[in-house]
Amino acid sequence: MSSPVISVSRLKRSFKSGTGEVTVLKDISLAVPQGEFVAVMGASGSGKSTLLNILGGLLSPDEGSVVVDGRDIGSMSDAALTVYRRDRVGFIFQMFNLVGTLSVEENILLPSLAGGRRVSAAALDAMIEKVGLSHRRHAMPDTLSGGEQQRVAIARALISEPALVLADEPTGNLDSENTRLMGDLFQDLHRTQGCAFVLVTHAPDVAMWADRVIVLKDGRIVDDRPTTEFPGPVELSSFYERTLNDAL
Ligand SMILES: Nc1ncnc2c1ncn2[C@@H]1O[C@H](COP(=O)(O)OP(=O)(O)OP(=O)(O)O)[C@@H](O)[C@H]1O
Repeated sequence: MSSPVISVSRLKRSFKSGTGEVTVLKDISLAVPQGEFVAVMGASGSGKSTLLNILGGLLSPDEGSVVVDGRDIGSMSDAALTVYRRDRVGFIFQMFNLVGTLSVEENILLPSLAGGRRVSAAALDAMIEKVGLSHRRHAMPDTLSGGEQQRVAIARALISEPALVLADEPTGNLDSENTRLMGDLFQDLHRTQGCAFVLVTHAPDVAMWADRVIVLKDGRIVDDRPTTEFPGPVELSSFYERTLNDAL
């Protein structure tokens, strides 16, 4: 097996809360091989976004090692982290986070315009076609539907061929039809690009897109298993509810 894209060991992270401190991630160890698609589930406040932010180099851990793409990101300088985020990680957020003053095409090219890997005209055309926006490539974000905006965000995250794609509730603002279209697109891009995908979601039907589902509770991984164990989202949903109730 190829070496893991993500290798996290004994990760801890706390935040100040009032006069005290709350430990959000308590002891997280996790390996994600190249090409694997992992869904992270857990109740609100269980630490999912905190984990994703640490993997993406947006937040530093208090303890533990975080090796992504062969590099220990916990010990990188701010400058090295900026380059890591730009070149090796693709981020997809619930709120799409497009730049309102840039067109579809310019938003997709943003990492490249910010000094990242050069993107050829052919690669840009292919990506725009893949996400179904050829007819909207010069449109501004505020003229796009939510589903279209999220497709721009996906194209932007993947155009640089990152080692790792991190998606935080990417379907949170989409209706069921756009969520289904997004699932087809995610799985297709994941297959063709072969990067590691980590997706945070509350929705069992979205978690079923993944190869593997991890459940976080109170800052710990309380379950981790392949989604092939579930015939469908209904079974995944009841497993998830049981896991949260059973976990200490
Ligand atoms: N910068 C911060 N400062 C203080 N507390 C924080 C900070 N970021 C997160 N927290 C706290 O850490 C806990 C975990 O937050 P996190 O956003 O990781 O949870 P989550 O599982 O992603 O939740 P949700 O599903 O609601 O998005 C929450 O109690 C939150 O209030």
